[in-house]
Amino acid sequence: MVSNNVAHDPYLMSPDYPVLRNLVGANTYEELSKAEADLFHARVVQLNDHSLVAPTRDAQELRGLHRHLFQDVYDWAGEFRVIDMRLGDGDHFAPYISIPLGISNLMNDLAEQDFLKGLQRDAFVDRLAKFYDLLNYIHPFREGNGRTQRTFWARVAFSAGWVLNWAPIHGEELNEASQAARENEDFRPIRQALDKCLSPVSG
Ligand SMILES: Nc1ncnc2c1ncn2[C@@H]1O[C@H](COP(=O)(O)OP(=O)(O)OP(=O)(O)O)[C@@H](O)[C@H]1O
Repeated sequence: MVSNNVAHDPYLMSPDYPVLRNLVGANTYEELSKAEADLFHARVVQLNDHSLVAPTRDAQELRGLHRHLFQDVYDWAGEFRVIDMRLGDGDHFAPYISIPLGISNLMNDLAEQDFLKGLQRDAFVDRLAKFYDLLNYIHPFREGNGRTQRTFWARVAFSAGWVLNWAPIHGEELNEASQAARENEDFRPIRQALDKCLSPVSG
């Protein structure tokens, strides 16, 4: 969960009460984080059945994953955000108006790169790091972007012959790696993080 530093955020309970409106009756950030985490874990396991959300490798798949993962928590699950977002005093993520085109371009690139199939480990990690950063920049949802894109890339990786198990990475490490890629175009931390998570399907 990252904070959003914009003047008016209609996803919040009120401007003076910065907790996301939710379906679980949570009134504090802590209550919401806990409920969100518990419900996410229950839902993500179900996605082991890949047919629950078809692997169409487009906006529909991404939205379907988000909808599935966060359906118990947010009534807008599966919907792209309709506000701009920024982190603290830092950079903006992509303007919300550009999200559909951004996703479409990303998915076209992914298809042109044959969904990252047939690559050696270093090349796979290298390309995945770039895609991770790009999707992070697009940041299509108001909340749950990290978990949705980690789920998505695990599916892409599996189809390309890799198990991408995010467990060895803790949240802060990934946030710092994402920040280094975004702010300094330093992809080493994100590559290192991805490398820790990757093993061949048959291995
Ligand atoms: N300072 C930062 N600069 C750039 N990207 C960041 C920064 N901090 C976090 N991120 C990225 O944003 C993601 C979090 O976005 P969001 O809060 O929407 O997702 P989440 O699924 O709720 O949280 P998390 O990924 O922590 O589980 C992180 O996974 C990371 O990739």
